Parts: sequence; structure tokens; C-alpha cells
Amino acid sequence: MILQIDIGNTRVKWRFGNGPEMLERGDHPRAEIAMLLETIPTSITPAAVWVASVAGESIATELGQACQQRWGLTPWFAESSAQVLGLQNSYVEPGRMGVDRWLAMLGAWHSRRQQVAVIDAGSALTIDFVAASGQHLGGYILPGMDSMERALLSDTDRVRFGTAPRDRLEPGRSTEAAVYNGLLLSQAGAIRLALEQVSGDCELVFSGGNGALLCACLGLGGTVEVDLVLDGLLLLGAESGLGASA
Ligand SMILES: Nc1ncnc2c1ncn2[C@@H]1O[C@H](COP(=O)(O)OP(=O)(O)OP(=O)(O)O)[C@@H](O)[C@H]1O
Ligand SMILES: CC(C)(CO)[C@@H](O)C(=O)NCCC(=O)O
Ligand SMILES: [K+]
Repeated sequence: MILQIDIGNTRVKWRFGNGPEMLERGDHPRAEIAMLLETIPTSITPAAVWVASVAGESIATELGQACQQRWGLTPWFAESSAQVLGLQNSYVEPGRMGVDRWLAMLGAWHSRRQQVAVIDAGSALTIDFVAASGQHLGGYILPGMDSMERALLSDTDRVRFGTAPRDRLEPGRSTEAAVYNGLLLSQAGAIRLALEQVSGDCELVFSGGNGALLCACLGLGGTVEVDLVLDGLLLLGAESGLGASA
């Protein structure tokens, strides 16, 4: 079976198994990638390791060495391309599109074949549109909630706050509420406005650490699929002839 790894900007998520039968999963801070394999149970012996990474070359090298050492395996790294399985990239240089966006689009569109808005709310917020035909119509890349919060903290003296966000958009009556509701408002508002830029109905598919929060805030329906990137990774790996049932 295949070990699937999603290396994001702050966290690394992994799962082990085939398709709907995912046996084990976990996540780990990206800063400690060298320790990642030590958190994976010894009962897991993958036939292959497939990776979606938005991190730099050094992280890939580090993971490659660790996989070689532990299982004698060289991981396969997914890449964005001009088209795959009917999904078509809009970039002139398709390789420049973040592979997490590309795989999330594949995961969301392939099972639906209708127009979708793919919203990945992690360290960054990305909003991508795919037409029913599979054509990528374009997208947006914004700072995520934590980045926005850090920017606000570093650029102001009197904005200080402490608790976790709630799914509320009402005007805040304390610094804390004004900040958190403001952060949410900016993300939810951006999504609302983005949806106005494309014609026709879109099915909304949310992913990422803040996906469920934003889905609840917006109240526009849609589904939350936390494994969108890994679902796309499985599709691409199988299509690339790597053998999904290995
Ligand atoms: N339990 C949680 N653990 C970590 N982050 C969480 C959690 N719940 C919500 N979050 C939010 O999710 C964000 C991280 O999202 P995600 O796990 O998708 O990160 P990522 O994959 O590194 O990001 P990106 O997809 O932009 O590379 C954090 O900024 C935080 O605001
Ligand atoms: C936008 C992020 C950071 C989201 O994780 C990632 O997809 C990325 O690094 N993308 C490269 C730039 C692009 O997608 O155009
Ligand atoms: K991600």
C-alpha cells in the first residue's frame, strides 16, 4: 500500500492505505520534517511513497534520505502539468502552479465533473475555479488567517488578543472580537467576492485547517473535504502509471 504525504507550508499530513480504505493517518509540524518518519508506526511498510510538496528542495532531499534509510524507497513527487485526467491548467508555465492547488482541484473536480470553487484555507488561502469541462478558470492566493493575524500584531501597538476564532462575522465589541471577526470577514468576504467573478453556479469544496470554519461562516453550502490534496495525489499517481494498488 501507498504512504501519501502532503507537505504544506506549516504542517505535514500523511495517510496510509488505498482509496477509501485509509488505515492510518497523522500530521506533524513541517519544521520537524526529519522526525516525521519516526512518528509513523513501525507496522507500516509502504510499497511506495507518494508526495505532494510545496516546500523547497532541501525538504524533499531530507524526506528522500529518510525514506531510503527506513524502507529503501525513493519517494515520488507529484508535479503540476498542462493537463491531467481532463483537468486543464490555465498557467502559461504550468509547473509554476503550486502542486497542492493542482491536486486539490483534481480531487474536487474529478469526482463531480461540474463547475467547482476549490477553497484551501491553510497557511495561505487559495480559491480556484474549475469549469465543468475541467478547464482551470483561474484563482486567487491570499494570506491565511494566521499570516493576517501576525501582520496585524507586528504593525500595530495596541491590537493585542488571545483566544481562538469563532464562526462569527458580526461587528466586534472588544479588541479580540473585532480582530477575529475581522480576520474571518476578510477571508469569507474575499471568497464571496471571488464567486461573483465567475458565471454560473459553483459547487464549493473547502479544505485546509480553516476550511470547516469558513464553510460555516459563509453559509453558502458546499462540502468540507480535508484530504483533497491527498485524494488528488492518489488520482495522479495512478494515472502516472505508478500503480494505485501497489
Ligand atoms: N487543529 C489545527 N491544527 C493546526 N492548524 C489549525 C488547526 N485548526 C485550524 N488550524 C488553522 O489551519 C491553518 C493550517 O492549515 P493547514 O493544516 O491546511 O496548513 P498547511 O497545509 O501548512 O497550509 P497550506 O495549505 O497553506 O500550505 C493554521 O493557520 C490554523 O489557522
Ligand atoms: C500558494 C501556495 C503557497 C498555497 O499553499 C502554494 O500553492 C504555492 O506555493 N504556489 C506557488 C505559486 C502558485 O501557485 O502560483
Ligand atoms: K495544503
